[in-house]
Amino acid sequence: MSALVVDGLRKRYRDHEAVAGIGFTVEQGEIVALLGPNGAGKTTTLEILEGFRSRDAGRVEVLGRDPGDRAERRWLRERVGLVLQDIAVEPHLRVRETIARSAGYYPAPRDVDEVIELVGLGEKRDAKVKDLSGGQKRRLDLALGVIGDPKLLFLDEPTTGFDPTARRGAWEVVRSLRDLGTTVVLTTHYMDEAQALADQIVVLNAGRVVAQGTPETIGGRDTARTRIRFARPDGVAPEELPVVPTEIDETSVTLEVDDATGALHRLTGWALERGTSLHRLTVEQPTLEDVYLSLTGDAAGRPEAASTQRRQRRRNRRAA
Ligand SMILES: Nc1ncnc2c1ncn2[C@@H]1O[C@H](COP(=O)(O)OP(=O)(O)OP(=O)(O)O)[C@@H](O)[C@H]1O
Repeated sequence: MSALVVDGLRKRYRDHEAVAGIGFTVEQGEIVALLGPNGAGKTTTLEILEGFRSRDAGRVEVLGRDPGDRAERRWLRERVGLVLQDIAVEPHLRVRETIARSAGYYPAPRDVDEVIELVGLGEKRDAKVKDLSGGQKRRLDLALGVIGDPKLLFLDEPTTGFDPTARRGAWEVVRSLRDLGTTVVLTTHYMDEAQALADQIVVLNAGRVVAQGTPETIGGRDTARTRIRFARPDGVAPEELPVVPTEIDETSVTLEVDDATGALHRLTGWALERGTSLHRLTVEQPTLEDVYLSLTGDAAGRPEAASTQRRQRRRNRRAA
């Protein structure tokens, strides 16, 4: 059984179709990253999968059950973990107490101290929640998401606001959860996070899936043209080069080629023969970010702005 099945999912808000017939499947123990620019439909999709929002059409199965079916709510709540932005917790409780209290809501929770260690809050176990830093608070959110020993974990922008070291730490936590067999559904605006964590990436744009695949192959990354760059050697005219540049200016030369081996051979052979060095020579496949931007046209993607809107909406929903 797949951990998650989404097929033909649609959701309309009045005259706006936020999710316009999307489908993807996530196998158990996989990490899937949902990517897309602001308004792409990620939150709407997640909220439907989490059972917080109804759908207009399509099939959704979470651990084989329908989150839209009220009768399944309790069963799913016991097996699905949520790490949302700004979970409401009692500020005067201590870290350990908060996690222990949450453990009491689940039939078979994980060991409280083990979870504290897992998220790296060992030194803060006796601190009051109100005294935690922003990043430590998000670690607590993560602890609360995993204390029930979920089979499936939804992680909503888990590292927004983290410093680089804390992000690496959070990635390690997510990887160790996957190694323990937990399926993880992640939203993020950080391409390096998707690259580092995801087994599968689903890119949404305007309510549709525009690409799907592994971080290495998505959007034809593996078969895309290779970009070769080097500093323009002093006094060399474009026509003297043994290759036809895609771009050339006073200081640099860029080529985009299908046959990188051949182009590099001609280039380095030419340079050696002339006794010229190819300074700052780089050979690159398109990055995940290059592919993402070309798929979504989201050159102005603004992670922080997106998160603020999302947090506000999610707060409203929880308050409702
Ligand atoms: N409750 C609502 N009522 C009306 N329109 C909504 C509602 N929630 C979302 N929308 C609209 O649906 C579209 C998809 O929104 P959604 O929140 O799912 O996008 P998102 O991909 O999560 O974006 P972000 O990255 O900004 O959080 C947007 O155009 C949004 O304005």
